[in-house]
Amino acid sequence: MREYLTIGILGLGTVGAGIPLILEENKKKMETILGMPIKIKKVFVRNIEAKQNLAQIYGIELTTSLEEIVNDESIDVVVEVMGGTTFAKEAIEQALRNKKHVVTANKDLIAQYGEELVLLAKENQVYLYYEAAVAGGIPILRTLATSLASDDITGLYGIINGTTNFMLSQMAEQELSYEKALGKAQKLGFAESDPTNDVEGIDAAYKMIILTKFALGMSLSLEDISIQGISDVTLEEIKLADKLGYKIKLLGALKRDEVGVDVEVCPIGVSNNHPLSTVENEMNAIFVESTGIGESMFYGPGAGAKPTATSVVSDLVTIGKNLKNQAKVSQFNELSVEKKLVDKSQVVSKRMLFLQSKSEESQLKSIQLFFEKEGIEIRKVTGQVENSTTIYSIITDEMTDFSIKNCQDKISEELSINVLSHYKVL
Ligand SMILES: NC(=O)C1=CN([C@@H]2O[C@H](COP(=O)(O)OP(=O)(O)OC[C@H]3O[C@@H](n4cnc5c(N)ncnc54)[C@H](OP(=O)(O)O)[C@@H]3O)[C@@H](O)[C@H]2O)C=CC1
Ligand SMILES: N[C@@H](CC=O)C(=O)O
Ligand code: NA
Repeated sequence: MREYLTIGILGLGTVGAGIPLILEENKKKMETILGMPIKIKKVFVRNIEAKQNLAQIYGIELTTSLEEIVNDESIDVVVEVMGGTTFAKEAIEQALRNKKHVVTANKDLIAQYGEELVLLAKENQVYLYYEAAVAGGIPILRTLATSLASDDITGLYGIINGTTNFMLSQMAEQELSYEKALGKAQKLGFAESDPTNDVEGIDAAYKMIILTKFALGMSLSLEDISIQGISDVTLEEIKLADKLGYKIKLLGALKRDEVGVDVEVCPIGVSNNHPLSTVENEMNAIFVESTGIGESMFYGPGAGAKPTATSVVSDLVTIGKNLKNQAKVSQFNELSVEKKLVDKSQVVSKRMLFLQSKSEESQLKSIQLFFEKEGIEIRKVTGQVENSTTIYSIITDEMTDFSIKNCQDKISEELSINVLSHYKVL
């Protein structure tokens, strides 16, 4: 019988600092489940001085030597919460080769190198878990791998980046500028150390790669996903969408049919009647369409120290339980299916368009006639006069990317009306 589940932590930033806190707060419960405490042996940091205060609060020992953790025979599990894909990858590989189980929150790494790391974990008969990597505190990966294993997933739509959802909420509710909203998200610990990946949709795309693997078993790479971030979304558009009864959200969208799968990340108009429209600030949600359950949604905080550390520790408890029960080592996700992508030019979506005519006189009739002639149904339209121009906001039926581009050119030629911008609609 083991006395402890002994862990070594790499990194003591937002998530790293949350781990001793969760271990302390929920100590009794986890000891009951595991029959042993979880003990932090050492934490690897770059600068001991800078982390001394934290170390004192939790009574943890710090080191600047990676080897002191990955080569320590008494350490069962290495927890990687540094981020990045170079040093973190090397550290995880060393730990796996030394037959240590690994828990990480690093989606960049798992999305890009997950296949080879899982292979290495298998070769060394150890666990590699990463629940915190997708949607912070929501136990979505475990749910897909276990509870939804009996279901056939046909669609998955996720608000899976806390930073951008927080920014869009703050822009809409508080009328904060894009820069102020980003600064606030960074201060609260939601953003990556370099927030480019958050705002440009890359972070959400990494998470979609992992979600697609768990939902369908297909291994995608970034090149398979069309990606657009939120840096072009304006407060004006958010307000116009609101008047139509829509919110603009950065979504990861997976659609599957008999031919294959299409995955994209982009700002999408979500109707106020859809449950995803209620997800605000750093909250995340994953809306799943499947043939068995039908529709289900998994909701919770997608970023922040405590929720993310709770997911990290849930992986530790799972590993500890398996070790206690002397279970045969299996990997987090066992589903693997050949990749089949649909032709993106054939994918259709409803659209939200914002048009501007240089006249105060209503051109609603000619706009309606135009779309009728193109064979596209208009589902909703509003017009408002602004500084001697009229802005029209329109929701259309499903269109391909080609047909929206075509309409954009024609409407400008035939009606002298500018298409200011357009978004897909869920
Ligand atoms: N923040 C969040 O809400 C979430 C984060 N994640 C993921 O968790 C991981 C950690 O994120 P987060 O805690 O926010 O990041 P932080 O930047 O807050 O913390 C990272 C820590 O790791 C340390 N570190 C980085 N590189 C090295 C290195 N080469 N050697 C030693 N120490 C190093 C940093 O040290 P120093 O202080 O010296 O810079 C810092 O203390 C990332 O993979 C992130 O994507 C996942 C879900 C949610
Ligand atoms: N930067 C990420 C952190 C969690 O993965 C986010 O904002 O969602
Ligand atoms: Na999660």
